[in-house]
Amino acid sequence: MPHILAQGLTIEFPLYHMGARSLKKRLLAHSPLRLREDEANRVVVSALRDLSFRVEPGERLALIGHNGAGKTTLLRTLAGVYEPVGGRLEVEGLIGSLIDPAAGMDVHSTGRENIVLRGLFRGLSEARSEAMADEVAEFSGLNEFIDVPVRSYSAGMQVRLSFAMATVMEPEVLLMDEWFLAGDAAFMAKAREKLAKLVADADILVLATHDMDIVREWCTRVIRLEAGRIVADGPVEQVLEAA
Ligand SMILES: Nc1ncnc2c1ncn2[C@@H]1O[C@H](COP(=O)(O)OP(=O)(O)OP(=O)(O)O)[C@@H](O)[C@H]1O
Repeated sequence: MPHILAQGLTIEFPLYHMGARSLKKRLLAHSPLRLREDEANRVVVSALRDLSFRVEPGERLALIGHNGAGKTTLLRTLAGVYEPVGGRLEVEGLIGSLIDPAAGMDVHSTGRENIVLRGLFRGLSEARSEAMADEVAEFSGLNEFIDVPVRSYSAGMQVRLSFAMATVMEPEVLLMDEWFLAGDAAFMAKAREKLAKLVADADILVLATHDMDIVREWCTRVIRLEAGRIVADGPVEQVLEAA
């Protein structure tokens, strides 16, 4: 059964080029909650601190909080991009990630090759995977660019390709950063129906956003993060009204 379980989840990033002793001391004194010195005398940023939560099938979870609160870090950790330094994380189910445009793609391969690889990975036949690539080329508006290496795509083209690939993958756990909903108005107008289906078909949605209208439209539950900690977790109206 698809689910997410986090227990005491902690993520830290070491800050390099922090040689000057006085700068280090000043930084540590200034942000005692967010920065600490580790065993190797490096300054580390505590991006996520001791998060515990469980997400069940059917839940549509919004991650909200100010800039730097930890929303994107949590999404990336759920996607397997970052390894926790502490605690436990279980993500069960086929993950679809709309976080970083080219994440999970081989940028030296063409859009078509990336799609076919994904299809094969999902257990589809080569013929079906090829057919999917044609569908994506058409729907995404990439057309002949589908046969060009992804590294030469513009940011907008990468978004189109990742979105189209996600719809093809039919993920059980859909991880999404809000700017996927915002950018490229012409494309999103066309993609909205597909996006609604993608969300409806996924067992779990985790969406990081600053936009409370989007939260109300797409989500059933909210986790509010503040400086890397969970400060509220509950049904949408309950958490938003408490703010
Ligand atoms: N690769 C990294 N190296 C060092 N620090 C990082 C890295 N990624 C994130 N951080 C730090 O972790 C904290 C959380 O950042 P994150 O990007 O997750 O916040 P956010 O809530 O998504 O912010 P925003 O709303 O601005 O996108 C910040 O203090 C940030 O500086």
